[in-house]
Amino acid sequence: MAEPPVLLWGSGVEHLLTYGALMPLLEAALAKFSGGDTAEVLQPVRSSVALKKHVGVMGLMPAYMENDGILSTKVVCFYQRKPGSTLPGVQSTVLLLDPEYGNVKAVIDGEVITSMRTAAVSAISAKLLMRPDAEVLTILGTGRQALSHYNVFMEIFPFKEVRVWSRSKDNAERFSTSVRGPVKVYSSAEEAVRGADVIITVTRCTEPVLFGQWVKPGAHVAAVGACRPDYRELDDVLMKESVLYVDSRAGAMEESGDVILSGVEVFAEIGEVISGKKPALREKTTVFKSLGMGCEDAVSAKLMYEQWKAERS
Ligand SMILES: NC(=O)C1=CN([C@@H]2O[C@H](COP(=O)(O)OP(=O)(O)OC[C@H]3O[C@@H](n4cnc5c(N)ncnc54)[C@H](O)[C@@H]3O)[C@@H](O)[C@H]2O)C=CC1
Ligand SMILES: O=C(O)C1=NCCCC1
Repeated sequence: MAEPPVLLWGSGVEHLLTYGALMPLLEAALAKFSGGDTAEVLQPVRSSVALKKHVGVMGLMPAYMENDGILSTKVVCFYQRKPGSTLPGVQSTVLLLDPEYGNVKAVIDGEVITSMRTAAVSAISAKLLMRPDAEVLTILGTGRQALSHYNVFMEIFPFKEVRVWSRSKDNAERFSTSVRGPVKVYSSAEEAVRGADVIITVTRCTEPVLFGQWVKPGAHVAAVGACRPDYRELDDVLMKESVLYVDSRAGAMEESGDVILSGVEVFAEIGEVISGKKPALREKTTVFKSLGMGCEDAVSAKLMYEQWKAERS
């Protein structure tokens, strides 16, 4: 019988991941995914089960990286809104398995992995696609992803100004006092966005919150919410005036309302830019539509598990 899996859960595991260690692994995983060699990454599009009664979705996200010896799957439930609940709107668990025998090595709280790997992938998109002289960062939304995005963007880029908008100004004020650096709180999304060089959308909205008319030509948008075929965060004007990058073409065509309903063609996967197969058109207005991928969870889970083992030896 295999050893029982370890349980890596809660705030005690946060220190096991750092952006410095995670980002190169994610860059490599994105390039491998887009390279199309299934021995590098074998990953179907997320399979989704609608939880209609609860206005939510359960997604299953397996990935096998044969050459790296990583096998994992994430179960993630995400909800449009849960009035009165103090639980997060996105809850997930990652199982890390031994590909040789199929036993589970670790059961990992997906909160830290999902927050950090999503933000890190957005930061990779910005590193490749924003203008080198970018000064102003705007974040629309002030939840968990907003915080992880703030943290990694502040860690690696020298923005001179950070702006934040939320539907509730109180939430935006709370966000601004919870982070270390200065943040300008806006009560209008339009005012927060006008003149910004990089815009991150991390909301649970189902209708557009970001409009092309507001966006400065040449800006970079990392669009993280609206991960259902009928949800929107961005309007058609923005989608049509931008060059569109995605994490996965197949995922975008199946899951992204912004891509499907605008009818815009994907220019490249971000992994194709990393490997040099497609150009980074920094001078254009660019949108990176993120949906999240199993291979991102896989490399994060392996890193977390190895850090945990190293601490014990
Ligand atoms: N692309 C990816 O890999 C991932 C995407 N997500 C998505 O990112 C989004 C944010 O996730 P979390 O930060 O964990 O959620 P959260 O619940 O912690 O924060 C959501 C934010 O959206 C705001 N919001 C909710 N409804 C809105 C509306 N109608 N208009 C404007 N703002 C609204 C809330 O006030 C809050 O600031 C969600 O849509 C989630 O499904 C989450 C994880 C990974
Ligand atoms: O973990 C991910 O990947 C998610 N993608 C879409 C929305 C919720 C979580």
